[in-house]
Amino acid sequence: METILDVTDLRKRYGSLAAVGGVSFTVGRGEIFGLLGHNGAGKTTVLECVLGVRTPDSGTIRLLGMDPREQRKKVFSRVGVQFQETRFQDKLRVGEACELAASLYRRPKDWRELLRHFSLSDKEGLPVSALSGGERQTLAVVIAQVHEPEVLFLDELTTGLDPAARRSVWAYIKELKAQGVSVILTSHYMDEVEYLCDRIALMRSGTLAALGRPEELLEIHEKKCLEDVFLLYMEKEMEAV
Ligand SMILES: Nc1ncnc2c1ncn2[C@@H]1O[C@H](COP(=O)(O)OP(=O)(O)OP(=O)(O)O)[C@@H](O)[C@H]1O
Repeated sequence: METILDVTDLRKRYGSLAAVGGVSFTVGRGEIFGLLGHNGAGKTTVLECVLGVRTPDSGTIRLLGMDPREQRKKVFSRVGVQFQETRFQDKLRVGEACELAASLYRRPKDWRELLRHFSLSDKEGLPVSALSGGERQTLAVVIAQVHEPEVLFLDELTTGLDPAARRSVWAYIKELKAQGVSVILTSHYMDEVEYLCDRIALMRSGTLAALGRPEELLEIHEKKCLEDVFLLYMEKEMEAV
């Protein structure tokens, strides 16, 4: 499998806090990779470094064969990003926000089709400020992939979504995978992770506590659900699989 992301010994401190203390992993093309961990474990910091929007103290990152800090424009033309609490200009209408995002790219997807897929068509004329939290979150997912990215970063993508909306996003992510898109996501919902992810990295206080396929981790620890594995690792010392 072609490697599309290679992170080696990534380190980042905020003052005296080692937010990321030597993290290494790879992601393959068409893989759904979950970056998990407790609140404050360092997941967002890793993603920000991977995307070149935060400068690591040390370590190497190759995303689609590029250094994301040196080739940010090229990287962003090929990856899609939905960050936690994506901010929109509130007065912008939903359709305008999509049009604006699409106008940045040469061959954007049909965003109206995407809005339909996520049941947002009837909101096209509304200002973004009128959307509910979950609808705004879904709009961020739409906008993240309007340019048909090869790699999609989704940070807590389904937080705030109702069960039907979550299922719809899950189905869409599986479709993207079938098309060869790689997805790197963070989530606190272990059912979601178990359903979606081919492999997961479990972060604990800035380091990787485990790396492997969900079923592999379940088997090794003789657990029935990933939430039990998660809780086990949050209590244990580092243990690579
Ligand atoms: N700009 C910053 N300045 C100082 N400390 C920061 C900064 N950004 C993050 N941190 C700290 O670094 C640690 C890791 O934060 P990060 O946001 O990467 O965690 P996370 O795993 O994404 O957490 P969550 O699941 O709660 O979103 C936390 O202790 C956080 O308080």
